[in-house]
Amino acid sequence: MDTSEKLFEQAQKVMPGGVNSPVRAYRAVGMTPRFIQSAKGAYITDVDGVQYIDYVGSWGPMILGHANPQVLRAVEQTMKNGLSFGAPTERETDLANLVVSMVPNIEMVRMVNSGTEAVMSAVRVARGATGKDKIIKFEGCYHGHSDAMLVKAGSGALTGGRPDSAGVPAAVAGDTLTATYNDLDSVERLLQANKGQVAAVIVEPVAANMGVVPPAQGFLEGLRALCDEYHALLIFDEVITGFRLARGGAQEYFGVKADLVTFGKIIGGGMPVGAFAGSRELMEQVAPTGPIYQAGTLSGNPVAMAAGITQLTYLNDHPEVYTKIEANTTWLADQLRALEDKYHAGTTVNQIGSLLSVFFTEQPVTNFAGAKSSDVARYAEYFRHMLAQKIYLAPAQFEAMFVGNAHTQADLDATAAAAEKTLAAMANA
Ligand SMILES: Cc1ncc(COP(=O)(O)O)c(C=O)c1O
Ligand SMILES: N[C@H](C=O)CCC(=O)O
Repeated sequence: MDTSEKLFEQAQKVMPGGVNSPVRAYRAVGMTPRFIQSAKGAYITDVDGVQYIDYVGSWGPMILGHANPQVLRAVEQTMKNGLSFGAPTERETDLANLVVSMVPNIEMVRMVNSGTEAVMSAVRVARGATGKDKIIKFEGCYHGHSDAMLVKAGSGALTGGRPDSAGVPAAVAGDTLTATYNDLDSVERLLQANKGQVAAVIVEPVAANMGVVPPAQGFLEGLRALCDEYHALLIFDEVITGFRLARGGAQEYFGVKADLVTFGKIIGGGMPVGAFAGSRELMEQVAPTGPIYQAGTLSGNPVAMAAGITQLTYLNDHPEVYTKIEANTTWLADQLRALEDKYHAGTTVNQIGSLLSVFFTEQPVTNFAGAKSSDVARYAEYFRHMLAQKIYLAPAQFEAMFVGNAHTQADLDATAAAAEKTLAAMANA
């Protein structure tokens, strides 16, 4: 038994599945999760001292790499003054100002503690502001684990085979309608059949929780037009894409305006932060200025704000980060596609910006059905081979690979070499 195995055995006695978030349990890849000791830059080191090139990046926040010295310094300095006050601090305004200055079409921001909370609150704002109850989401998109969003959900819910969770009242789930990603007709049919009842359409502008599925040309623009026509709000869930695709997220990258935007991950620099944002008109309907209640004891935590401000300031001042990480990810995707041409292991590679997925299916993956056609057992095999070669990938087919600013060309070369060894072996098996 290695140390991770010993720790996992103990963890399972006191935590469901031994983890605090299901996808970490490695069930989909039939292994024991690596317990992590430390991380620095592009590398993560487990409790047995094995160092991996990390493409999970804490599921997205570590866009500048782990233990970024500037972020750590900001955290250290801030925490000396106390960890939490439950009262306003200047840093909350600083981070809100930064977010408003970076992201198009938003005027006000409310900080929360996670992406789940951000989405749950944005959905409430949409319902409160429109006076309508129904929400349209897309099959295979994941928006955190609030009741209304655990309907045909992606990520761990999909991997675990439970896209519709137990414990969600039928009455709640009944107000969540599901459409097909990249299929505007499926959205229009729902809007037509539920005329006057749909508060919002919520979308991951790049679906990244059924693996990475970029929006087809015109899809996001079409959603905007449909929302305008049927008087529904458009919510971009930018928990993954926010500050990753571009400084202004998907709205900037695709040039499409959303009414409400949700953030998580990068906005906290690795600390637990989420946020939802929109126009002054919508956001002033949130308590205490408006009737839509939303609150949080630890929301706007000073240490978390300091980490977020530092990370976002760096990204804002260094737009070249985006050019570099997109170019690096495109390079890696090209390598992986060339390996498919050479070895015919049966993969399809999707990539956009610094997000990438290798699907073990030969059909194009443009929606949930395409993603589901993947052979998850083959993904698990790929994952195990890659891990053995010290490449740390998401332990499930229906997740993204995150490339960050700390990855060097040498890291990418090593990753492509490991993939070649793996795919060659799998093709010949
Ligand atoms: C697009 C999207 N929305 C919402 C969430 C929920 O965020 P959190 O896990 O911080 O609650 C996630 C990730 O988990 C996500 O990828
Ligand atoms: N896909 C999720 C986030 O984007 C994975 C993180 C988690 O649920 O633990």
